Order: sequence, then C-alpha cells, then structure tokens
Amino acid sequence: MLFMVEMDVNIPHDFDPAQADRIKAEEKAYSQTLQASGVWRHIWRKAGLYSNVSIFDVESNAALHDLLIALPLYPFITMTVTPLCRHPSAIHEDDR
Ligand SMILES: O=C(O)CC1=CCC(=O)O1
Repeated sequence: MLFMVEMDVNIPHDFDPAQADRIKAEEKAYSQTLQASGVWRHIWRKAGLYSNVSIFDVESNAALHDLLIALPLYPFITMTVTPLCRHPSAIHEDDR
C-alpha cells in the first residue's frame, strides 16, 4: 500500500540545540534504514520549508502508523497522510 506523507517539522526555538542535533541524527539514520529497505520509497524537501513529502510502501495502515510514531522527530512533526493508488496513465510498473 502506498501513502504520501507530508511532514512539517517544528522544533521550538528554545529547545536545546545539541539535543535537537542528536534527534535529527537519529531521524536521518532511521529514515535511511527504511529507505534502504524499500519501505520509505521517496523523500523530497519542500523548497524553502522545514517540510518533506515522502512516499511509503507498507503492508497496512497499522504498519504505517507504527513506523510514523517511531520517528525520532515525531513529537515535533505535523503530518498529513494521503493513501495513493495506481493512476491509469502510469507507465512505471512500480507505481502501484
Ligand atoms: O528534515 C525533515 O524533513 C524531517 C526528516 C524526515 C526524515 C529525515 O531524515 O528528516
């Protein structure tokens, strides 16, 4: 099952910068592990924003939920989740 997840990150200005850097490093490692596994298919920065748009390929809504709430930055992220399905004009076999 494919989902588009838009993540807007908002770390409070008075949050400890060293702790923020540690959490960002954990987030990067977590994200890159899931990208390598194929579950986190795409991640794109929204230009000019501390936001990304990501595509996940997971087995179920519950699997996506578990993955998202485990994000190290989760307490600082506002998310929008959109289920996706294959477009009839898609030419790439993995767009499903
Ligand atoms: O910087 C972001 O958009 C938040 C984020 C998600 C995965 C990652 O590595 O950073």
